[in-house]
Amino acid sequence: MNKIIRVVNVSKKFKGKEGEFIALNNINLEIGEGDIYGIIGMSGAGKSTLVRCLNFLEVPTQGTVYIQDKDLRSMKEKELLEMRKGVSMIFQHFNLLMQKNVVDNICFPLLISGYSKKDAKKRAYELLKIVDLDEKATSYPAQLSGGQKQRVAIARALASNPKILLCDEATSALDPQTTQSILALLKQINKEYGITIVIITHEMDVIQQICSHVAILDHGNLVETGSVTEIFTSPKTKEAKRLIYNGDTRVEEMKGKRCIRIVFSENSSFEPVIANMILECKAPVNILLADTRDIGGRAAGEMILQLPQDEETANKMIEYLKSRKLAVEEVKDYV
Ligand SMILES: Nc1ncnc2c1ncn2[C@@H]1O[C@H](COP(=O)(O)OP(=O)(O)OP(=O)(O)O)[C@@H](O)[C@H]1O
Repeated sequence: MNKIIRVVNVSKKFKGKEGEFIALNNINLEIGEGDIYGIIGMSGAGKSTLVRCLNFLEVPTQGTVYIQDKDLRSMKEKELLEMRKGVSMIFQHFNLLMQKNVVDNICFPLLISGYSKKDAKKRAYELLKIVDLDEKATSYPAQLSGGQKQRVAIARALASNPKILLCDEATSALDPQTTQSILALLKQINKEYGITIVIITHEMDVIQQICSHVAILDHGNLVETGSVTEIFTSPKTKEAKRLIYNGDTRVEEMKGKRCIRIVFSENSSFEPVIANMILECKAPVNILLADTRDIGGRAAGEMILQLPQDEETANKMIEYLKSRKLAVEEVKDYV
């Protein structure tokens, strides 16, 4: 897969009262075109700094970033501005213009980039349809809910037809239900328009729900990267374990003898099911065999899992999988 973003040896130091502070320490990261890539870490880990380095809003102290193989370090200010049209951002607090109504908020970047008033309005209404908010076109931000404000911000971010959408804690100010609807919208945008999405969050749930890949940041260091399934089923570092198993970082040796075969039929993708089960049960499993195929967006195939030794947890996992309408069958003498 083409790598649309490559972060190479990026460090960022800030000068403070108490001397130099290293916010990012030699980060190397590659993001594939069309991915939904999550960057997760505790508060202060350096997530916002990293996402701002991706489009050089924050210029790294060392290293560089390539967007579609173009080195941002070598770009002049004008080229950086042009590049940023292809790399939109949305934020936790939406950053809307409060004195302008919804449609004018979306027209704003279009007018700046040279659209006529008539064309900008036409495009703004198209974008409002995409985010399912056309009936609020003449409302002002103060009259909207948090979720609706984020939809306006997403429409505005899409105005420049970006290749990449950076989301900095975009759902952190929203309630769980609204979070779901915004994540569904981001997934739809990724699928329909092929936009690569980078999601910065401190919530593992968000990663599990929509990301294909994840990077874990801790105190400015990138401690682990991989596919969401890899990281959830076999986190290697204590930082990853802390995020997944809710603080329990003990290294668990898989001693359980119980194995199950699950057959996927109705789920749209198997990754969220396994990741969600691990999040819910706060315990690891071993994937002993996975043979899955994606048929028209639906995963079909089988998987054999070794369950944890603790009987209660193992039963909880089986119940969870059954509640997801998966066929679950115990397999004897597999390990
Ligand atoms: N402009 C700056 N000057 C000095 N220090 C900064 C600056 N920006 C960020 N930092 C420091 O860098 C560290 C990382 O900050 P950053 O905002 O990237 O973390 P974060 O992971 O996004 O945290 P949060 O989830 O709390 O927003 C923090 O300790 C912060 O205080």
